[in-house]
Amino acid sequence: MTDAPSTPADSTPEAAAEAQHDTVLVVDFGAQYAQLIARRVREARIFSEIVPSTMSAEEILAKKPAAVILSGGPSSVYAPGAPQLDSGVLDGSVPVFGICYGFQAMAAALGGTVARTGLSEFGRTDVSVVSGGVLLDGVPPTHRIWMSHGDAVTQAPEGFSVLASTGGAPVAAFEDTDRRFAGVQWHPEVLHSEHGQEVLERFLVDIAGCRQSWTSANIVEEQVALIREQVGDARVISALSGGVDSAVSTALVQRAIGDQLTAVFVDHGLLRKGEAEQVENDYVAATGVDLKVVDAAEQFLGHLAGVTDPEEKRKIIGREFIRTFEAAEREILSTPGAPVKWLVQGTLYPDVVESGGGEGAANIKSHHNVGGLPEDLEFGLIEPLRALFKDEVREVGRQLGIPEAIVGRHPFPGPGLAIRIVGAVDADRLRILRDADAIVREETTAAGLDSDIWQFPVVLLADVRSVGVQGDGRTYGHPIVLRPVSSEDAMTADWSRLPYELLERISTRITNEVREVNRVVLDVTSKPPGTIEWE
Ligand SMILES: Nc1ncnc2c1ncn2[C@@H]1O[C@H](COP(=O)(O)OP(=O)(O)OP(=O)(O)O)[C@@H](O)[C@H]1O
Ligand SMILES: O=c1[nH]c(=O)c2[nH+]cn([C@@H]3O[C@H](COP(=O)(O)O)[C@@H](O)[C@H]3O)c2[nH]1
Ligand SMILES: NC(=O)CC[C@H](N)C(=O)O
Ligand SMILES: [Mg+2]
Repeated sequence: MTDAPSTPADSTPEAAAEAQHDTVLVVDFGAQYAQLIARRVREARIFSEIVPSTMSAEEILAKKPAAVILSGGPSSVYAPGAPQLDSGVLDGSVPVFGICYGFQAMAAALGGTVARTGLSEFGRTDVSVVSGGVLLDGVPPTHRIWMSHGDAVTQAPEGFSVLASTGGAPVAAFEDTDRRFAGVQWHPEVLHSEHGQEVLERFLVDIAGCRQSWTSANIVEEQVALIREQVGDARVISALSGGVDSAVSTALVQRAIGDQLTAVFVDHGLLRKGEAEQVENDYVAATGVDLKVVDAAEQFLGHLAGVTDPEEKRKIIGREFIRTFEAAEREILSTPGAPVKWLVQGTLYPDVVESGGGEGAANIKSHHNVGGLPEDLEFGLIEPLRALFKDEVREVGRQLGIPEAIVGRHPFPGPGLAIRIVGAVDADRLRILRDADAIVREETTAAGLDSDIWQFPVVLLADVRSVGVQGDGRTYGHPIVLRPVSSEDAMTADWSRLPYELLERISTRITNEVREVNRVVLDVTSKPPGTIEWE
């Protein structure tokens, strides 16, 4: 085994994108919607990244952004300890757009006034356009927008024209096109704000002059070139799960280096029914990739025995994944003279941000492929999708010619059924959950609803029992939780309103066909406050 090759900081997917495209930095003041702002910018075909509000102006400007967007946030700009905007960002060298808190922070920093007016607005609000300017040119004189504020800009800074107002915000939008500054009190990034995307693009394109060059076609080209350069003639293994992300990352690397690549699929015993077969047949048929399947069920279940803490489960699984790849390298792949140096993973931007690996974000869950990785990693990592959101990954997959049946699949977490069994994981419990999950998938597909549902976790509450009655006898069984959700990118989600007939069929079949289960319940929690998975 050779030492892990290191990835120079300037050849990460983020750095490559920053170098070749205009980049918009979203400064996060603790917003619920920083992710959403970043996605909307990408929808305008401009690369975007989220940075924490603690980043200095010097660091921000060093990244040479084409524009900066200041996000919303829970604080009041005038309160002691509120996150501050480093006023160097407003030196005029870069266009700046403020949203909600960011709008207020900008107003305060440039000499305007911000105060608690007593007229807070939460939710749908009508905005009146006073004078369109560049930012609001052509949007209807009154339209619906989505607000969430208690403070308001009461006086715009000098040099700005006031463009709009609402009942609770006398200055609801402003711009200074000479300095390329603008902002709005509302949230143009949320779908409930009419003309939101239009307003964002007016700023990005008409005021800031950003180039709209970020498309899935050039992501493919750039990544292929980058991977070729990074890898040289080394051998590479790719962690293939059957899911969308690794299907796409594997196909990208395959396009770059062809038969230097071997895909490794780990059957860790935590998969759903039929999953291993699907990878072995469908994916290989679609791509012709060289595939090794490793049966590691005993190893994973051994290490998981008795473990109930979700974070501990995730860390164990992350570690065992890597151990398995190392063993695969030693036993199967190494050919003299060309040891395996690189491991490809289908890591996405939300995985990085949610694991606290983004700058300044809270650690919600250690995704096994980010926060769950062991420190003594022997491989260099290739993560060509690290800067992308799920919908962008699907687009890249289509560019690469991966069939819709794979690109359109529901996501399935790498730690698999282990994080859908609340309680310790063992073979018996896995069988119960696998059977229930198979019924759910069969019925959902039969109802033709796969594409209406973003993801449909099925959860076994293994440590919970309740009393039931079946065949005139008492039962003391486990509940199964159904967790169908709609989402755009897994960052926020809502529970899916499934037809009662489908829920009824699922419930009847599970309680009849899976002996240990005597209750089926539906999770009706959005994210936030719940997460999609239970652990
Ligand atoms: N059973 C597995 N064998 C090999 N690698 C895996 C396995 N499960 C997960 N991985 C690796 O971990 C990464 C993260 O898993 P994750 O579930 O987020 O992505 P995915 O399975 O590729 O896509 P999806 O989100 O659509 O399920 C995968 O991209 C893959 O590289
Ligand atoms: O590969 C993965 N490794 C993980 O450790 C992991 N944890 C959650 N998920 C998936 O991420 C999305 C968001 O999940 P949560 O709302 O539960 O955080 C959902 O799509 C989850 O299925 C994971 N995927
Ligand atoms: N959503 C926000 O950014 C709110 C900003 C500020 N906390 C207010 O209440 O006005
Ligand atoms: Mg997966």
